[in-house]
Amino acid sequence: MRRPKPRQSLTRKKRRLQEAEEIELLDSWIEAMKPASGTNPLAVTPPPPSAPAGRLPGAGGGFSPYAGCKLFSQLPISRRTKDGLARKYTEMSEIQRASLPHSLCGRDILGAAKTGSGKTLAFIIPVIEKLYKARWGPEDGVGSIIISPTKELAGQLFEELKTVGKYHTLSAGLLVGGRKDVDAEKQRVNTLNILVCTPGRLLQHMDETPNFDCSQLQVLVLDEADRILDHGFREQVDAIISQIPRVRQTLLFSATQTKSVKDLARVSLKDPEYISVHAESVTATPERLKQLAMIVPLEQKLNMLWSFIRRHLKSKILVFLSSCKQVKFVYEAFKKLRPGIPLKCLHGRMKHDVRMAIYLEFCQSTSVLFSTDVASRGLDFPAVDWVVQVDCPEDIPTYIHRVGRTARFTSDGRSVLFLTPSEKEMLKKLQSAEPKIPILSREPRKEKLEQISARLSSLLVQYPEMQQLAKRAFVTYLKSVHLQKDKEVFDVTKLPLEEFAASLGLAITPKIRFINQKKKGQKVLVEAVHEQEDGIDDSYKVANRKPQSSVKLNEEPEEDDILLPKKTIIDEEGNRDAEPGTRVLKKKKLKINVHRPVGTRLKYDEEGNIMPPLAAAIAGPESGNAVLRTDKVKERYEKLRQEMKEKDKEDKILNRQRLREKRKEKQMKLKRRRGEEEEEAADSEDGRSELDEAENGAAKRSKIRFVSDDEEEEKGNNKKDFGLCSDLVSIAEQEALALKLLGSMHS
Ligand SMILES: Nc1ncnc2c1ncn2[C@@H]1O[C@H](COP(=O)(O)OP(=O)(O)OP(=O)(O)O)[C@@H](O)[C@H]1O
Repeated sequence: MRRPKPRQSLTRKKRRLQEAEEIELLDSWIEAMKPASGTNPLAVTPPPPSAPAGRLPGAGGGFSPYAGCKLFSQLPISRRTKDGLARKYTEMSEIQRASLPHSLCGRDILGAAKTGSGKTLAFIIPVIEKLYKARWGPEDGVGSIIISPTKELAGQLFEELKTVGKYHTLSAGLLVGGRKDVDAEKQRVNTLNILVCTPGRLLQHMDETPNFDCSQLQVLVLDEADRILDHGFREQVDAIISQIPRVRQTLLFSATQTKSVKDLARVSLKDPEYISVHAESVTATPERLKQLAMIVPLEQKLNMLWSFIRRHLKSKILVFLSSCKQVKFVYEAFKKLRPGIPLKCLHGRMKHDVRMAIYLEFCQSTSVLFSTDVASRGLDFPAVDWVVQVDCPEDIPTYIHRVGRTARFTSDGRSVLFLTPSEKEMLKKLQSAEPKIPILSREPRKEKLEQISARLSSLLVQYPEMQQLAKRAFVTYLKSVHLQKDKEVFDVTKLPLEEFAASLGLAITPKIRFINQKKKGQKVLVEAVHEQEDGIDDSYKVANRKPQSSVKLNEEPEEDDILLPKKTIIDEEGNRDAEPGTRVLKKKKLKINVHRPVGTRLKYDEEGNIMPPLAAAIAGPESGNAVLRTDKVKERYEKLRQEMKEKDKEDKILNRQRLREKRKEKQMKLKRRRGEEEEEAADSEDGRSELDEAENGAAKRSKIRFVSDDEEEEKGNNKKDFGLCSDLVSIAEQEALALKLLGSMHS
């Protein structure tokens, strides 16, 4: 039996007419009642929930106010969006109430609100509304780009977009790094209206997809904006910004918002609204979050973690460690020790589909998830009871984002931070932060600690691969401490190396590359031979070392160093060679004919024909002979380089123009065809409902849908060199704009 369909009797033409009427009404409503720039909608007394929304009855023809309202149904947004929202949401959160009245009338937003406060809807709704009101169709191409720092977060945003946009006919795609079938993605990317992506993947399309065009872009969103704008993504983001139109709406959101003038200038915000709903709040973290800190000696951390897990077997626990190697070791070791609760692990070196599967599993089950900071931002795991930070976060924003994985929206949550005695300074920093972070210091109850070092030692004997994992965990932890910027908190010289190694079950303290351990009586001189980083001392002493630390152990192979750049071999299928160090590479001896005159070496082209000598080519005809002169060569190279650059620039401009024209022509054609089809459809009363069309797959315009589901690692840094667009204003102008903005924020 056919289900009753809403709007069954509507023809497409009628529907489009209704849409046009709705859009006209929304535009007039927004225009008539928009809040003054710089005002805070939260300060407006909200209308009662029963108050009429939209055009008010009576001769005046006025509209209901929407700034200050509390319900989504009172906002000037389309019926389709309201229907999508109604599936899950009724009342707005503070950040939504404060930002939507401004963003719906097209203003740029710099939004800050605590973790778990609902920032996602605050940008998804204006994105959908803007494109709906512009009657965006497949032929119009990319209308909005939402950028997220991680693949999991991008996936989560995409899911939310699908929920809210369920009744719209816009198309959307998830573009995240390392996808194998990138070619298929390239075919489709231009038909998508909303792209949810990571910076690397977006840039890859901008660079490689021949007809990729975002010249019509309407809205740019940066979620976790401070992270996207920090140095980790600097090159990629600058390259992206240089390739999108300056006239657009820009929405930046984060729990720890950037206030750097330079950062804001880079995204060219136009008179943005600075919305910081919790700026006056007493705390920087959610009110329902209870936070503890404990001073735990490094060698007791695993005992403490194990004991903690054993005492919370019915809780969902998220554990943060500082490196992939530690995550791997702790996960594998604890799994073998069987604590009595399911364990999972998540880190950036896992394949994307595995990461996504683990993310989804952890959403659904009570278990312990060991993770690096890949899970620290944005991820909305439901009902996490505890966040345990075994390793100290690098700074206060990282702390705030990590603990923000619990106590989300209206839920309660608890967190505990383990600090080594030498990291006490972090506790002071957290306690004196503004706004406050209400963190209590607690003494660990030593008598309750379960000691697992002996069990770990026997595990390491039983499973040789565990030995390697333990050593790598040891080294990467020390390296992570060594490379931290905040030297007031992180001091590798104060760490008890042998006790730490023993706590991982290691019988002998591994010798590590960047610290040279030498015997000196009962004391061991530890010397940082690694190049000076951030002012770490060159040599220092650690008291009361046992002599065993001087025993030469297998040095850690290069690939252990996840914190330093690693040489990676990538095969033709894009797979990384995980063990470059295991290859035996013999250097071939080159024979040099010392008697051959310089510059007379023969070169061959691909077909085996002799090419003119390189020297002659470089030195040019004016040189008279083939002898290479370095200054001439340099000059010639420079000239060639310049010429190539110019040529490349011209080619790019021409190509873009050509593509744009082609695209416009195509768009016009498609639009004309669509109009004709609709006329025809309207004439022959087809009576099919919208739902029928969707079910039969007959709708001309595709629904919001997934594009990406099989990913590899996000390529952290794209090395492509993109020139800045000529239509960009100068950095000075942008900085002036940003200064103006900051001035207005404080006034
Ligand atoms: N108006 C609302 N009513 C009910 N639930 C909501 C509302 N808005 C958001 N939520 C829910 O609150 C949770 C947190 O929302 P969201 O992930 O958008 O927070 P966030 O502020 O982006 O957090 P973070 O800073 O950690 O990224 C989600 O589960 C979301 O579904």
